[in-house]
Parts: sequence; C-alpha cells; structure tokens
Amino acid sequence: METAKNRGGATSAPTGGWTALIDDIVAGRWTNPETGKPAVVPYESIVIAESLEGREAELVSSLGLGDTFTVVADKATWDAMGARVARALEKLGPVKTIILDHPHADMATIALVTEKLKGAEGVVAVGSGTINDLVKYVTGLDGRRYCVFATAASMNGYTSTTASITLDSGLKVSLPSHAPAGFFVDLSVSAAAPTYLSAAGFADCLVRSVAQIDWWLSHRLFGTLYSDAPYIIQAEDEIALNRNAAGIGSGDIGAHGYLYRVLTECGLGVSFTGMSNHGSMGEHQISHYIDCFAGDRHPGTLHGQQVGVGVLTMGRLQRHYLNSAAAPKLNATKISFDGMVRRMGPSIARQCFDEIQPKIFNDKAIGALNEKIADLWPVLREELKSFVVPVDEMTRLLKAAGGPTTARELGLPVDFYREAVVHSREMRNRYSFLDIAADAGILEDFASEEI
Ligand SMILES: NC(=O)C1=CN([C@@H]2O[C@H](COP(=O)(O)OP(=O)(O)OC[C@H]3O[C@@H](n4cnc5c(N)ncnc54)[C@H](OP(=O)(O)O)[C@@H]3O)[C@@H](O)[C@H]2O)C=CC1
Ligand SMILES: O=C(CO)COP(=O)(O)O
Repeated sequence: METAKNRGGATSAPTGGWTALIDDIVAGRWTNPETGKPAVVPYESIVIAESLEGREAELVSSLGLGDTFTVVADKATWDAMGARVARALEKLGPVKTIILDHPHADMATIALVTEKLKGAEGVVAVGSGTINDLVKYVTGLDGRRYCVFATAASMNGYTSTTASITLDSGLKVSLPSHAPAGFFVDLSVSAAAPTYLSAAGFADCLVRSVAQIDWWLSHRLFGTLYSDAPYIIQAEDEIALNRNAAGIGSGDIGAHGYLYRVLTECGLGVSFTGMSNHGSMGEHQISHYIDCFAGDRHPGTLHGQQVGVGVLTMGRLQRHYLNSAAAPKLNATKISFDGMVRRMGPSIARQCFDEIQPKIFNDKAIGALNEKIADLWPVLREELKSFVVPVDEMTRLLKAAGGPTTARELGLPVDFYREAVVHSREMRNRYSFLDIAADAGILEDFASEEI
C-alpha cells in the first residue's frame, strides 16, 4: 500500500485536536445561535486522529454494539483498512466479513446487504460513500446502530442522516436514514489513498458558496426552509481547508485533517435540518444527472469529481446574475414532458415531473414571481454576494487539490455535460439559479459555452 506523504504533515490540528467543536456538538455542549439552545445530534462517538492503529477494538467496543461483529467493505477498502479492523475486532468476539464486489448504492444491492446482515449484531462499515450509504440505509431500516471507519476523504456523507440511493427506476434520490453511532477516521489511511479520492472530497466541500446562494435564493423567493447553522459550524474550517488545498493533492495528513473536519461538519449540518440542501443544490443536480443518465458515456468518475465541475459551472452562472443590477426576468416555465421521457425514460420522467410541479410556473404565477424578484433584487443580490467565493478562486483551489475542473477533464462528452446543465433541474424540486436561467431563456446559451 502507498504510504502517506509528508507523514505528520506541515499543518497542525486546531487547538483541542481534530475534533475540536465537533466534540462539543456531539456532547450537546454547542449552542445553536439560531435557536439559542444546545444542538441535539444523533452521534455517539466521532474520532479523527493521525493514526487509529491499535485503537480499532476499543473504539468499536465503546459503542456497545453487541458481542459479535460483521465488517462490510469492498475489495479496495478491505485492503486499505478492512482487514486491519476485522483482525482487531477478533479480540472482542467472532467476526464475519462481507466483501462486496464493486457495489452501487442501489435497491438490488440494498436487498443483498439486508439479507447478508440478517441477525448481525455489531455492524462495522469500512469504506467510503457507497459502502457507508449501503450500511447506513440497511441498518436504518430496523434502527440497528452501526459504525463506520472511513477509508477515503471523498465525500461528506459519512455523518449525514440521509442516504443517496439509486431506485429501481434508475433515479438517484436522497432518502432519510440515520446517523452512524460511531464515525472513525485514521487520517494516515485517507492521506495514503489515491489523491483523486481526496480531491473529490475537497470538491464536495467547495460546494458551500454555490449551494448557499441557491438555497438562500429559494428561501427568499418561496419561503422554503433555510438554516445558517450548517454554515456557521464549518466557516472557520473552510478557510483553513482552502489554505491547505495543495496539501490535499500532495497527501498531507494535516490538510486531510481539515478536509475531514469540513466533511464531518457538513454531514452534521444535515442532522440539524433533516435535509442535504445546504450542501446539495444546482451543482449536485448536475452530478446526479450524470450518474443517472450518462449510461455508456459515464467515465467512471466519482460523485465529488463531478460535483467540483458542477460547482464551477454554477459559480459562472451565479456570477452572470450577481454582476447585474438588473433583476432577472422570467417567462412561464417551459418543460417538455415528452423531452423528459426521451432523456430519462417514462418511469423516471413521470416521477420527476410530479416532483417538480411546484417549480413549474404559468404566465400568471411568473408575473407574480417577477414582481417579487424585482422588489427583492437590490437587497437579495447583496445578500447573495456575501456568500460568494469568486469562481476564479474556486478554480484555482480545485486545481491545487488535484481535481478536474471541466467536463473534458472528467472524460465526459461535452455535449452530454451541456445536457446535464440544461436538464438536471428537471430531477428534483430544489430551486436554483439553473431554474432562474432556464426560465429567463438563457440556460442553453450559457451551457453551450461550458467545456
Ligand atoms: N449520504 C450522503 O449524504 C452522501 C452520499 N454520497 C454518495 O456517496 C457515493 C460516492 O462515494 P465516494 O466515496 O465518492 O465513492 P465510492 O464509495 O462509490 O467509491 C470509492 C471507491 O474508492 C476506492 N477506495 C476507497 N478508499 C480507498 C483507499 N483508502 N484506497 C484505495 N481505494 C479506495 C474503493 O474502491 P473500488 O476500487 O472498489 O471502487 C471505493 O469503492 C455516491 O453514491 C454519492 O451519491 C455522497 C455525498 C453525501
Ligand atoms: O451528495 C450530497 C452531499 O454531498 C447529498 O446528496 P443528495 O443530494 O443525494 O442528498
């Protein structure tokens, strides 16, 4: 196995260690400024350390999951850490292993894992996004507590209470699930993983500014739920992480410490609101569209890699609007159901068309919305500008972390990427600048410049 570069790293942990603040949130000592009350979150133990070698059994045993254990991994994550965790758990009791073959977080695999985990007591996931979502979702079905050892800093779902699952129809959705009782990070393992994995996780963090802009826009226009709490807890760490972007690409352990802090905080944010919107808006819809509809054209890229390219696209689109003192002016929504059927197939198209009805506006409704936007725009524009990280800066950061910045770099046909930009808004009822641009009639022209 590749060893971590820069062992020890040039970047030191914040005062209080890698879980400073996170410990307070988990212990109920952190007061949410929005409510004035201590936040209550469903986690028992979150440990992030430069090494967990020798501590695996103690960490799992502290959760009291049971007397027998089942470790779930895939081939790569078994090699990276699963074998080590399974060996360590033998001290505590009998250990079974389930090694999945290139798993996907879809309904067929959920059925398989449900069957394999029947009667299992102490369920221990060792892996990244797909392994964690599978184990999270399956154990969530009967409320069985589980824990996860992270093998890659590739996405922010470890601590979220939602699972991103592909339904039998082929549509990827965000389903309510539960939190891991224990989340354990050995930074040396993730820093030694192939760097494209960490760059993907960095991109999942870079989302903050574009998602906050979309989410606030939706809140101001339609009164949809918005919360600052997820952003408040990660604000300082986002600065430290961006300062260490180059360390992500070079496998620096300290840089990975900050990366995991932001990934973890983003997941904790989901447990405040029960939804992933603060870190999943227009840019995630572009990535989900790629996963659902690229078919043979999918280059095998990771969620976070696609999200990173989506972030830059959204940054350019939002810049177009925020640079203008003139309020956006929208026309009645034109979404062709037949077009959706052609692109998505009849079953997904039906499901999505029903889902997006609240953001389909006729002439009368768009007139009222235009008046509201015109009224709000001078103030709303300034509010939105306060969330911006300039797109040139985000591009520089993503490059420094080693992530792809264009569809071409992803290895995705550019025509298909443009289709994703234009049509991904048809997937979910989350209102973003993709909807503004589409209803303003400029989205196709904008997308035609994306490469
Ligand atoms: N629930 C939530 O809130 C969230 C869920 N997600 C979901 O997570 C999934 C993406 O997860 P992601 O982690 O990016 O990718 P995956 O888990 O799909 O795949 C990553 C792959 O990288 C390989 N790998 C992992 N760790 C190591 C290591 N240490 N050394 C070598 N190889 C390693 C593994 O092997 P292999 O070679 O076998 O592929 C692994 O399967 C998506 O389905 C996404 O939608 C994303 C964000 C949030
Ligand atoms: O991927 C996510 C955050 O990175 C959340 O995904 P969903 O949009 O599926 O909830």
